[in-house]
Amino acid sequence: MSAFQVEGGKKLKGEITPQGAKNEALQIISAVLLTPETVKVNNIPDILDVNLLIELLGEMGVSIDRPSRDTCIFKADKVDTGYLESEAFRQKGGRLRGSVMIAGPMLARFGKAFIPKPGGDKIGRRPLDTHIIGFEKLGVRPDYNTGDNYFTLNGQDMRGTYMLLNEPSVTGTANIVMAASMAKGTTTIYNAACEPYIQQLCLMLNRMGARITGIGSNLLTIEGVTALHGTEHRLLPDMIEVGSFIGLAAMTQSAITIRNAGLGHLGQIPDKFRQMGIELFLEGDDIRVPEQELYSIQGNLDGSIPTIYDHPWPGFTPDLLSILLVVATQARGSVLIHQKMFESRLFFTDKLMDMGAQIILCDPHRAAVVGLARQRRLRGITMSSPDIRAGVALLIAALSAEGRSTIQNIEQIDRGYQYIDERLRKLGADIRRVN
Ligand SMILES: CC(=O)N[C@H]1[C@@H](OP(=O)(O)OP(=O)(O)OC[C@H]2O[C@@H](n3ccc(=O)[nH]c3=O)[C@H](O)[C@@H]2O)O[C@H](CO)[C@@H](O)[C@@H]1O
Ligand SMILES: C=C(OP(=O)(O)O)C(=O)O
Repeated sequence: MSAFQVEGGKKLKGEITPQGAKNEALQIISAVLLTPETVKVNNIPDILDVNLLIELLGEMGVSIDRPSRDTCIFKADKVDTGYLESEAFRQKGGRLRGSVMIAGPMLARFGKAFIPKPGGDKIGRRPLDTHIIGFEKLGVRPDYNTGDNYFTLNGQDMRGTYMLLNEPSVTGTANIVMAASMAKGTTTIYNAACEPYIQQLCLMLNRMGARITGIGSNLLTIEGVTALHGTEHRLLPDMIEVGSFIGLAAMTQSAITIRNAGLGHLGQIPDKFRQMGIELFLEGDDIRVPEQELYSIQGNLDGSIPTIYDHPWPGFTPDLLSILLVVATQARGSVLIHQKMFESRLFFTDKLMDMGAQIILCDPHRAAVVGLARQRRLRGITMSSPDIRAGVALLIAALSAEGRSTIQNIEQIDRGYQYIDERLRKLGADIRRVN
């Protein structure tokens, strides 16, 4: 297993461009299964999870031409549906969350799908109820094999209907929209997820011939069509990387410009970092974070300690709470971080406490952070990355800390951040990948 060795305490400087969005890539690449025609996808991040999904499609018989690392041309004209019943699919599909979204397109096109117990971050229970109940409403018959935790889905005659989702699941909405795109009649999904990546998926499907309205809202209407066609699609900049780089600049007291940040699609992200007291300048499509000695958390209007919590879009994404938390450790002031969606995403705070941060883990969902206001630096330690975002939060802490840190299990970070060590070195970071 590889590790990062970091000599902390260096100010960084320069420009960095976010990769294409990981979580959009997983939806868009799954959607290429909806058509036998050619689909070209640009701005693909070269990261473990996305490469694994591309490999899975290849093993299903999809022809894939990758003229450069960030561009793929897919053609799903010969799909081996039998592959999905194989042990190889169970193993590989089980290694990433994104593989669940193969089900929607397979149902739409072939009337049959399989979902292995999905992988992804071990950050708490991640039920698939919304996906399965949505499919059932379309007329799909699910069969659950408790032995190996495997769903078989039969949906030869899917029909559109009205459904109110129990929660606005992101991958659940993507799956149901893709299945409904070729069901007979009209499907209405209320309480749909509406984040930018779902919007991007719906826009791409419409370019392929789907009829989806309500894009950007939580009420989607999908008129089923009989076939979808080829298209070209460009992925948005990864908003979680953008937020991670803002946090990195603040913690390391560095001047960093984030180029082509996709400012129209960041929702509350810039404002939440501003609430931590971080200065940001939005210039064209860039974010400039100036070198800042100290930042002060803004209290509530009545002066009380603020709570920052996650919420489905247009609320604040849970994927950036770990980054905000690490930033808070060196702020002036205090904040309560409330991770509502996932129940095991805050346990990495014990590593930050070992580094000298002042945090009270109140329960699995809430951590109170008392900022050190730069009175004391964090100190480098050896630690292991439990999930993608905690991994990057620990990396940011290590880059700001005094002395050497070693971060193990960096496969977690590599799942979501492209060539991160190389890109950080270009900003002046002292980081080495060791085996
Ligand atoms: C591959 C991918 O795209 N992964 C993202 C996707 O995962 P994913 O689609 O798996 O996440 P879901 O939206 O289904 O839900 C995430 C978790 O939050 C809970 N939940 C969800 C909605 C809600 O209103 N209340 C609630 O408690 C769910 O029960 C689940 O435990 O969306 C998550 C939520 O933005 C992100 O963290 C993941 O990075
Ligand atoms: C939780 C995440 O990813 P996944 O859903 O792929 O585990 C994430 O991207 O922060």
